[in-house]
Amino acid sequence: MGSKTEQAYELAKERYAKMGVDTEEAVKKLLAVRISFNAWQLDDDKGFLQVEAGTGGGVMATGNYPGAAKNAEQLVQDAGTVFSLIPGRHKLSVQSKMIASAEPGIDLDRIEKEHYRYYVDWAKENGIGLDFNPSCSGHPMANSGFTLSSADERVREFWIEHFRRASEIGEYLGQETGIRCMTNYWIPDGYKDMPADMYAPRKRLEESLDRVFDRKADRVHNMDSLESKLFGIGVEAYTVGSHEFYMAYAAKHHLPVTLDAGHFHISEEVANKISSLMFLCDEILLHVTRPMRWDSDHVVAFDDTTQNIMNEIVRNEWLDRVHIGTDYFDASINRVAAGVIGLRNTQKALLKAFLEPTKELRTYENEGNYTKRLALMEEMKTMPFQAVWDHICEMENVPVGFGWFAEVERYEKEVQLKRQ
Ligand SMILES: C[C@H](O)[C@H](O)[C@@H](O)C(=O)CO
Ligand SMILES: [Mn+2]
Repeated sequence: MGSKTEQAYELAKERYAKMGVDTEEAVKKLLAVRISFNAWQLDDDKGFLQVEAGTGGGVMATGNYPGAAKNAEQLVQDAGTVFSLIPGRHKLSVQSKMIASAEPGIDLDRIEKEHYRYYVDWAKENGIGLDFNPSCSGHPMANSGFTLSSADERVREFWIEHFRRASEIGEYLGQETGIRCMTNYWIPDGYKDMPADMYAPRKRLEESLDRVFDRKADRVHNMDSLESKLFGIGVEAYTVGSHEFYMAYAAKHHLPVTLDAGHFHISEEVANKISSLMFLCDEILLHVTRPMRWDSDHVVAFDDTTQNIMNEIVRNEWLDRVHIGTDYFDASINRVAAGVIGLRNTQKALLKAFLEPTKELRTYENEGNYTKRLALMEEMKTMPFQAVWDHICEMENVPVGFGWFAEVERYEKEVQLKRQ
């Protein structure tokens, strides 16, 4: 007789089989998905540049829990711990300001591939993929609230140079690791109060992006993606890079857009946007996060919003076109624990989506039998999904259930709390 986990799994497997669901298939499918973990959960979105910090950017990690990563070595040590506590193989999404060989005076318009080699070596050693994004927040050249769409040519040129280099670095990360990189572009630009001209900044943004993307891109190793936002801190009235702006730009240039679950009006569901965007984009990137009342970037929960997103991807078999990344940063709790909680929840939602009898649900829907559709959807919610999840954790040699938390406590005591 196997372990208790295995016994529970065998029972669950039988129950799911009766509903027409093959749990073995679901397990295989889950383990094939690489989720991209946003490394800025580990350093409070500060980065390691040795240049003066700025105030611009419209995003902020709040809280002062001890133990944040202060350099690239600490960052990968923390990321490695997060990955050791979740099943599967994943990706780490690194920002340009997390420059690994931080030298005084090297600013974002001077970054080189070599500055990120440390991450490449670590990723290769650990079978991890890397994603990338240029960083605008917290930089003095973003203090005016504008970057690529600034009216000041000097500011624009600085960011164009940075974004061009970021795209090249993305290609380098993808080429070196052998796992295609997604390079995500988000800019904070906008006005606190009602502008008199909404068009001019968008025109400048278009021109700047054209300059960023005018070189021949290597789309085998890197794919650039554009992230919109409704508003940010200090940018309440108008954001230059709105959803419509990037949808139009992405369609024209055959680029993916990034859907951040916190970047829309709170009543809008990202899950509901995916199928429409599929008519426009070959691929999209997701920033899975938990917006509490606004773009608060709370740790991903195992909630309906996340579940709906995963259901939508799985039901349509879009895992090769929809790339799943997280985007949250909470500095009020242990940062490694935050990584584990958010990633495990993302995976749990994905697994639950794989355990759905989608074909039956769609048959009932097409027959107009909405009663049976609702009845089955609700029934599936309390199926023994956790037994399948525990089975995966045991199979993958990662702690089953809450067992992972003791590991984080040990790590906090032995590593994080000893940091200066
Ligand atoms: C650091 C990222 O670029 C940032 O979180 C962005 O993705 C975002 O969502 C800003 O609100
Ligand atoms: Mn985001």
